[in-house]
Amino acid sequence: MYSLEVNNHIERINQIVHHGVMVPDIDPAVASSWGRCVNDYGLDPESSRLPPVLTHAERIARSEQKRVLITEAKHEMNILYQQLADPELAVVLVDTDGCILHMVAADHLENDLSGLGLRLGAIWSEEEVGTNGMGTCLVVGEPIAIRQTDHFLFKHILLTCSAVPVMDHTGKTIAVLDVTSRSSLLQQHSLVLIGMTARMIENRLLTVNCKHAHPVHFHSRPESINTVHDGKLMVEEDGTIVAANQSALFQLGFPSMQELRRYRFDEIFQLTLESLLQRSMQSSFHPVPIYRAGASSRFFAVAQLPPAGSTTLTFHTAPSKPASLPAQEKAPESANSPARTSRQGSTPCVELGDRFLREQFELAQRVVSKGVPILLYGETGSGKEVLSRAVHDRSPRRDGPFVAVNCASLPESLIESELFGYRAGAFTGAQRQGRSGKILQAHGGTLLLDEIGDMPLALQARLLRVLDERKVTPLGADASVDVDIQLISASHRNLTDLVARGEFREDLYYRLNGVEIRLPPLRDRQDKHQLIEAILQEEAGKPMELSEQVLKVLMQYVWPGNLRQMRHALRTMAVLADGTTIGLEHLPGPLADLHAQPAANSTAPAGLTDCMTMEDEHEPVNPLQESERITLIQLLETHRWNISDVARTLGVSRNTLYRKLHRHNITLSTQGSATSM
Ligand SMILES: Nc1ncnc2c1ncn2[C@@H]1O[C@H](COP(=O)(O)OP(=O)(O)OP(=O)(O)O)[C@@H](O)[C@H]1O
Repeated sequence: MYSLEVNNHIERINQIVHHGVMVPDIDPAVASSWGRCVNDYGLDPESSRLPPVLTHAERIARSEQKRVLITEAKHEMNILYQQLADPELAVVLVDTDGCILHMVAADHLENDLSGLGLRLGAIWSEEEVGTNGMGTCLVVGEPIAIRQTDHFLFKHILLTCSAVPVMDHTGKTIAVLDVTSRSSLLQQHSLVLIGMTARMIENRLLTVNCKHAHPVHFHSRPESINTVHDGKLMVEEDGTIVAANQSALFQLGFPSMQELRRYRFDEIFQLTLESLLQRSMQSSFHPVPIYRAGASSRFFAVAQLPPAGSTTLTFHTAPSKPASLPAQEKAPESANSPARTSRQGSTPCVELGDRFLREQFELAQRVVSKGVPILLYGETGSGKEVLSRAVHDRSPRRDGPFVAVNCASLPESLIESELFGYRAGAFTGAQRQGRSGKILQAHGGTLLLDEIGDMPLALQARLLRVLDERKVTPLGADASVDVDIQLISASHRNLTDLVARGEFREDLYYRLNGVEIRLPPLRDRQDKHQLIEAILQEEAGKPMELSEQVLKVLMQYVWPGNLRQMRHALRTMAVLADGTTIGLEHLPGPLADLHAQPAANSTAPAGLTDCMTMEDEHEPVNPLQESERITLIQLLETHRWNISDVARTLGVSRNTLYRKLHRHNITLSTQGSATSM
């Protein structure tokens, strides 16, 4: 049976490659790829050879080289994984050599894929492994789907891959984002989401790679600003356009970045960057109309301050120099000073309709004015960074920088240089001019150390020294530098548990814990309805309505990814809905499944992969059961959905734990682990 299938596969390839027969169900791009596999790379469809894998040292060097790409992609890949909500798929990022840089997948799938050689550091170029989503996408430079028997190697025919190139601002492919699945079903909606994710990664890279330029977002429809569809330009203070996304080139009708770069901002639009910045600030960063120079086309645009903060333009627009400005273009008063507005403008305001949260926020504000360190607890995506920024913006240090570092998203080898900085030539691969670390960058302002529980023990000792001595010594430097920071540490894990297990220093724990602030998970917030309305408005950029049934689903859902998950679900719905009403047909992944589940059935639906419970609104919930359910979810979060660890912590067998999860209607399937080099 097996050899019959192999023979059929080889026969199909031969028919096309050697006899030029066109088989109707074969995509011409796949046929060309098979031709390359045979004629150019000399591959054998029956081969069981695994792809080459980088050595440990090569992987470290590659991860340093691709650090920015990996860091920016990770965040979006996690969200995509949650949205696709299928435990049988993996989200994978490869570089232009086809080398796997980062992967998000459930543990069981990761193990299975590793047997096929699909793992970190492996090279999945077309040349090495034949026709496959990642490698073939790199060759054709376009989105591509490779379904099962489209693969060249017979051993890959159970896989289905969809891959989309990630491009830099010049339109050059710098990576491929791929979803590899063991299911033959490839939903159209998945392809749309992968494409959107690739665009989000590109936009993030644009910002971090041009930190000193002003982001300008524009579109012909104001509601499309700050969505994945808007045009984005990075503009220097003198009006030079240093980078643009693909949508910007398309909307302005430039074939390439080289062409666009010949013009200054004011030569393309009928106003200067400075003037657009003032108007944006006056309108609280709502889109303002601007016109294409020499044409009647109208766009809506918003200019922002550079992500790196400093700019002389902001001082030009400060209240001390308004004399030359037209009356309606005067800069806002000092309470709304540009630097402050930019920071607030880029983050959502904290919604304080929840009484518990309001009390916690007030407590944080009181202690921060006295310089007391804050330890902030909250589940992932519950808004720890947003709240920290809000606290900073209302603190005496509000005119200083706010610097956030996520200790969990940095490879262990990079945390030290990222936090403490290094002097020139401190180690191989270091930037020639050295780099000031995040601690020093936060001097005079606030430093948020997110996921502090993930900080390696050796670095905890160094951090403790900095907090005690208020001095930092960059790597490779002899002298230390004075530093003055307000510290906020955040964690979704209980630090006292980590202390008890010897994974976190007790002395550091007491040093960080001046006061403990708790951020409630979204499912427990009283202002869930207000949040849904506010975030939908922000994401859609225009008035949109939710149908009654959709609102009910959103209110019932448990939101394991909290506000982050809610924001992305609302963003997807706003994009998928053509009109102004969002209906059940626009619900993404797990939410659609929640709706599809018949109310009487208490078992989680097949394919429902996020952790969720589905309780009928009208059925009284036993408080004991409810608290057991919440405890289970929190433990799962704490242990990153590792069943063995949770079972061990509770002192029960895995089977007992599975039964409990089943009883509470908690399913595990999409809680994948993420790995990167
Ligand atoms: N009060 C809020 N109103 C609207 N959106 C919010 C609010 N708080 C957080 N968000 C959104 O939720 C997402 C996650 O927020 P944030 O990064 O602050 O969470 P976090 O708890 O720090 O996450 P992590 O645990 O992953 O570090 C962001 O997209 C943010 O825009």
